[in-house]
Amino acid sequence: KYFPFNPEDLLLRRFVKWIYRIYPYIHVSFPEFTGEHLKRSEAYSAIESYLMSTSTSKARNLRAELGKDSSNLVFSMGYSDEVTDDFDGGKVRVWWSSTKSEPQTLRFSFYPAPHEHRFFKLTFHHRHRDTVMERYLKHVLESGKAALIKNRQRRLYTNNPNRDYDYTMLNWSHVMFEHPASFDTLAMHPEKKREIIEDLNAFKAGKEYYTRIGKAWKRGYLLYGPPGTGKSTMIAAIANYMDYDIYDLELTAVKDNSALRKLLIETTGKSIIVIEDIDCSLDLSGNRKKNEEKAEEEKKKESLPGMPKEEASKVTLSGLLNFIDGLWSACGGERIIVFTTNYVEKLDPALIRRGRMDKHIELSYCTFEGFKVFAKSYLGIENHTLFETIERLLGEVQITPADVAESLMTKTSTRGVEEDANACLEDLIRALEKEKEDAIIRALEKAKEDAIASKEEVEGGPNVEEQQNGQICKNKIASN
Ligand SMILES: Nc1ncnc2c1ncn2[C@@H]1O[C@H](COP(=O)(O)OP(=O)(O)OP(=O)(O)O)[C@@H](O)[C@H]1O
Ligand SMILES: [Mg+2]
Repeated sequence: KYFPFNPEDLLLRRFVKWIYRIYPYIHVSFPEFTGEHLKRSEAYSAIESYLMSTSTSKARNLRAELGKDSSNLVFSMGYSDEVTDDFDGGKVRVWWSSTKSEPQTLRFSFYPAPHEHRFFKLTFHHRHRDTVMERYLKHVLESGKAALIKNRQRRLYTNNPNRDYDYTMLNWSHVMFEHPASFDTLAMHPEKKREIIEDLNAFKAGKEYYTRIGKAWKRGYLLYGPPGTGKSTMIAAIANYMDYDIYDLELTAVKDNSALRKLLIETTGKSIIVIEDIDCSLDLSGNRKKNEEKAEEEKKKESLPGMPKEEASKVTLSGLLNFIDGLWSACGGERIIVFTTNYVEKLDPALIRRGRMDKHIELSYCTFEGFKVFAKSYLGIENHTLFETIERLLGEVQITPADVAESLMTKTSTRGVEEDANACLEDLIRALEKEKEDAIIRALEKAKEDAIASKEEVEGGPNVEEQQNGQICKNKIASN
């Protein structure tokens, strides 16, 4: 109380000064994972890309990876290497090294180590402490992030179904995403297309807006329509337009809700999370009777000797809803969540209410507007004498864009461009006329079936429609 300063402080300061005189360097380490290995640290990624762009001329131990468009190699600093970096016109010199610590498990094991702790270490003279902490690191993170966005090769991720046997412990595996789809070649009404593009633009520029209104920066799309109408193609087009990664989430391979949450946390910002055929992935109908029937079926299956017990996915509707708008979904930001389904009417209303799925986009059978997009991109024509016939036929029959695209693909390479166009258009007209005939036959058969079904219903027979839907789901899961 009587001293103007604390004697202990003085001693401490003296001690620190003395230490600095002997060893004047400060170390800062940046681990790859933060928060108990939940998420790759953004700082780590930014430093990695910063060092990639500045250090490769100095480092001697390099790692090589394929860069954007798989056309060039990108080099980065290898492990246990050290590079120097000068800042402030050469006044400040720092040293970066990349190291990984050995895991603390048995060292002699057959399998690769479960967790490697990788980190970057920054070393600098204590004299530059303020400059480094305040300006240099900011510069590194900013230019690193910019380089990251510029150089990034987009990825398509899928969740690993047999994670239990994968000793790298990765939940997502990825391939380079190189789908050529774009909005220009997407057959759709131009008005509708414009609306979607505007929505995407608003989302992309909306960071401040979302912060201001206190909502997580994400948007949900529901794409629905019959098979072959371009749902998956549109997802690829969105990814290309936004320059986002895609996470293709296979719900049937997710063990339970907590596994689902873990997968979500690992997704990065600027990405699209896709759940295809949501009606087939989960029994979301919430129909109790159906569940009871299923349980009984399963019991029967179990009692068969020698049959392997199939482990069913335990992801529930409430788990999925938490996934979409729970607290965790806000980690990372700038995400689009896309669901696709062939049967929008079968989905639980809770799943698709506005706010959760912000935009419902119907992809339907090919219209004349859609056909014109195909004609332009496939055949390079905007007008033709046969267009009138095609317009009339498209108004009469339901044909998917996938079928139209198939007819318009040139099959031989020996004809001239004009002959090609003629042949393709004639091909399409034939396909449309055949579809018209088939539709009539189908309608007749349906009427016949309906008559039988209504007769059976009176007598308490099976529900034909329910059986059919179930079969389509089963086929889809089998073909996946
Ligand atoms: N609207 C469209 N514009 C351009 N091409 C399309 C369109 N719809 C379908 N195609 C073509 O048809 C093929 C199948 O389309 P896609 O896989 O996108 O259908 P889908 O709606 O996802 O079907 P499913 O419900 O069976 O998954 C694609 O190769 C694509 O080239
Ligand atoms: Mg699809």
